Amino acid sequence: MQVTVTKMKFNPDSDDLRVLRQSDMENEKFEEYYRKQLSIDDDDEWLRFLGSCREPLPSTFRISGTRQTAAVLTSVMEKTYIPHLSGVIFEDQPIPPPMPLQWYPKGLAWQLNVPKKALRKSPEFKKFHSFLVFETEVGNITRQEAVSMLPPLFLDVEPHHVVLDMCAAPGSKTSQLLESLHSSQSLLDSCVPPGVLIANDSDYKRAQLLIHQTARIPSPVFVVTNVDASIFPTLSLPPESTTNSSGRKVRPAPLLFDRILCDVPCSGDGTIRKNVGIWKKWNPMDGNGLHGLQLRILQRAMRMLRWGGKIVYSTCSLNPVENEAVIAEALRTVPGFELLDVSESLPSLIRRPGLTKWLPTASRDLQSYETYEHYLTSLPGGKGTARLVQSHWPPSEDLCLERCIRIYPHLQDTGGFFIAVLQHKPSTASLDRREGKRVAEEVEVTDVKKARLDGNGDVSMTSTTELPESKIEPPNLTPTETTPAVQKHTQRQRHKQTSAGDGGFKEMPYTFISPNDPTVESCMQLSLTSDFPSSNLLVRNPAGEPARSLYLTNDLVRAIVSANEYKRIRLMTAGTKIFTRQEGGSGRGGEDSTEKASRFRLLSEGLPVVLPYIKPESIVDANLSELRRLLETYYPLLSAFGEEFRYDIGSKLVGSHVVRFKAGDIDGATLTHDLVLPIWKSTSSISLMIDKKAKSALSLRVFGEDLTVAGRQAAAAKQKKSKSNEGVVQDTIVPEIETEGAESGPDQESGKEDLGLTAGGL
Ligand SMILES: C[S@@+](CC[C@H](N)C(=O)[O-])C[C@H]1O[C@@H](n2cnc3c(N)ncnc32)[C@H](O)[C@@H]1O
Repeated sequence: MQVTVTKMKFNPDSDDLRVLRQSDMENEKFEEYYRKQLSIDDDDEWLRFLGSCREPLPSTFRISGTRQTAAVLTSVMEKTYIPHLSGVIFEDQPIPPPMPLQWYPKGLAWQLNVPKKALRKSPEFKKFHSFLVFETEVGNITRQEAVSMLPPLFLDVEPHHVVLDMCAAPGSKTSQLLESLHSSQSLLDSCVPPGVLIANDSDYKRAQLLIHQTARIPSPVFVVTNVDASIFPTLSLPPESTTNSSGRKVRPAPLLFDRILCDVPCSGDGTIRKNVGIWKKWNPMDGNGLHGLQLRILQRAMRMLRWGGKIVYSTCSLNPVENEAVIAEALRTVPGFELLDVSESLPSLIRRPGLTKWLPTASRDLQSYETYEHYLTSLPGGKGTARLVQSHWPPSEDLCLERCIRIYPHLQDTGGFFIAVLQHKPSTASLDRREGKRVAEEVEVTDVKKARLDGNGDVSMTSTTELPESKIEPPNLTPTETTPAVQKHTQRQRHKQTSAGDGGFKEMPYTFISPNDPTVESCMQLSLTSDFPSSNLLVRNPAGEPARSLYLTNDLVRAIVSANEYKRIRLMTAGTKIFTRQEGGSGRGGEDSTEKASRFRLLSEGLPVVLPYIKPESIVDANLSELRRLLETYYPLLSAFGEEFRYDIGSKLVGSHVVRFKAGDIDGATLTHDLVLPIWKSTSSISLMIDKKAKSALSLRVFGEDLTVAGRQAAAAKQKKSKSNEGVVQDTIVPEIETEGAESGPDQESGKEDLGLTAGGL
């Protein structure tokens, strides 16, 4: 039997040049179903669509928008790598250089269509590969599918927004949202935006993954919860006082959101280029069962949005039942919303309009019915056995569904994707009591500047309404359910969540510590200015003591954490860790009498947040030679440094300090902008307190080689290995970096400590 084979080109998630059978990438039902649904009438275009679905996906990555290095890295891509990687021939094949994604703002996203083998073995691409690996490690570059970058762009998040990401794990879009919240950040401004991002996922393990993934963007405004998004609890803000002027009880104000992302669970057939297994497994009923959950999640989001706010609903499914059908039913059931016309946004993005007609299928054999009524009459067991609901079918009214966005693989060499942008219409008509209340709350709740610090540093929000308690309805707690079955499901889920919230939630409590606590005072040793928000420091342990780490939040996160029982909202994290207790000795110099007063040290990931509050005169200046010495040795002696630096640092107490390495050139090494990093000073030595990988990345970028102890050890080990394997081609070009700790001294945080290498650049 003759077998047709297709040589696949580079696929980032599997081995390159895989040989797949053509028959592995065929599915008659997929073709028949989508030929009917997608309104791709032109035969040529249909063949291009199918052809693209069989092509592997190019690799894409994003340069992080908030980091000061974004401009530097973009320029390195444009001025160094593009010219260097143009015209490369590998194994007789021309290899294209990286290309910017045309539609992504500021040229910050790139596409790479290079076989993995060429990336690792062609001399030209090897260095580029190292660059990508290291910059990814330190969080300056994020690998992300091109279409997955779209929803946050359409959500248009600004630093003052109150944002909810309902189904957030593993967190690639969450990272983008966080970057937008921090977008106005410059080192002159405070690095603490007034808004908040609550990222949620109902899967506990995935929520943990989300926390891990977003650790590269340390943010005091970041909160993670672990609840079913379809019954996301109403969050409260603390009332200014619990009674009003007439002595009646005042209920806390609900938190309404400015922006909500619903990147809902879906059948995922738009990822068929990456997940080739879909060709075999796909069946037309896949999307039908998800429609209800998708709808409930979107409806819940709509009920938590403030007037004028925006929701982006997205899936990586091509199926209209999971897309336009959900949007239509949500618009029909939750009044006051419209689909936004976003045809002018991202003009270079090639897209197709949303579908207005489709035909749901009621069986694996593609049995379909023109209307819901036809379907019901076809059921031998009667209405009660129906598995589809009315909302699987297109709506009878015009809801402008063509304003939705469909992205097909053949349009610009991406995955398939669906996006809809909904807006809560600013309305003058809704003057009923509840809406009046919403407006009152909205004006006060989202104006974070109104959060006041009282004498004790407690946050209070002027956001209460003085209605008799019996008249105040909770803000739309009950979603509009479509069927009794859906209602039952919702009740079951709520019950499950409540019981789990009481019993099975193992996270530590959150306790804000007093700004007068001696620990906070010891942290102020860094010469923090008096406007440092020390009342927003929290700890996480059963005793509520500053035992190990201090996390910083902003006023709004503090208000949310204070007003909501953490188990009820299954709060997994809030704010960012900025100080940690310095365990162990103080380096070669040993214990010092002053050390007890300075036991907490600044974490590198906390530096961007704390830097604006550090008095400039207390930052120690250093040059590239000093940086080199700190990278080459774990705990260089003070005597090894230049006189000026030695004098400056020598006059400081033992403990945590901040050093600014001045931009410049020394012996062929270049630092393009000032760089600010935390150090630990012992009596006779100092140490750079950044993660080992961050050290390697920094060394590679500034000195063109990995000068660190770990890097040198890894290079030596590699050389030894390649000698013993002479003749065998080495595959790994990035050195495995071994754990530090050969010498005694201040403990470096585990791999978790970041990496915010350049975030401290001035
Ligand atoms: C499409 S993925 C989200 C991808 C994510 N937004 C990103 O960009 O990395 C859908 C997520 O929804 C979560 N999920 C499934 N059902 C959920 C529910 N009822 N409530 C909240 N999250 C849910 C899944 O655990 C999964 O992580």
